[in-house]
Amino acid sequence: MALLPDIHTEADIKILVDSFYDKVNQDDLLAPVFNGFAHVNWPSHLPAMYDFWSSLLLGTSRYRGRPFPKHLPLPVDAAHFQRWLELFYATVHENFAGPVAEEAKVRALNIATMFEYRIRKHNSLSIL
Ligand code: HEM
Repeated sequence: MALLPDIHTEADIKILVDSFYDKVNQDDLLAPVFNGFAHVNWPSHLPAMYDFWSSLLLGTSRYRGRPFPKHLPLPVDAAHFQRWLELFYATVHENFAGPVAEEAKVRALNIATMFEYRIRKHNSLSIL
């Protein structure tokens, strides 16, 4: 088996993000949230995600947004975050191997866990 590269360049970030959202767009649970509910504008969302992952993994500080508020109104629960992580991990495993690839999975898990917790807390308070 050929050795997979680690994530080192902007081209690698683009492969990571593009391959991940290809999977998202074919997923029966997540595609309706991105396309049906949020009507995501892919030509602007994908470059935002290149900046986000480039900042986290290559230290470029290009991403200056606040991602959480965009997720709060979404109709998602733990199952959606579980699927998101499964697809993200699969994308990393198919394309990359090494310390930065491992870091990508840890970062994704931490952020997904925090988003899911904050959305669950917000939704449970709002029915009181
Ligand atoms: C259930 C899982 C998730 C769903 C359904 C989801 C969906 C979305 C949607 C609909 C947007 C808005 C796109 C737009 O601007 O129109 C978005 C933006 C974004 N998401 Fe997620 N997301 C999920 C999990 C995550 C996780 C775990 C991360 C980080 C590891 C993340 C990072 C981001 C970032 C950085 C943006 C861009 C915000 C900006 O434009 O500044 N998302 N997501």
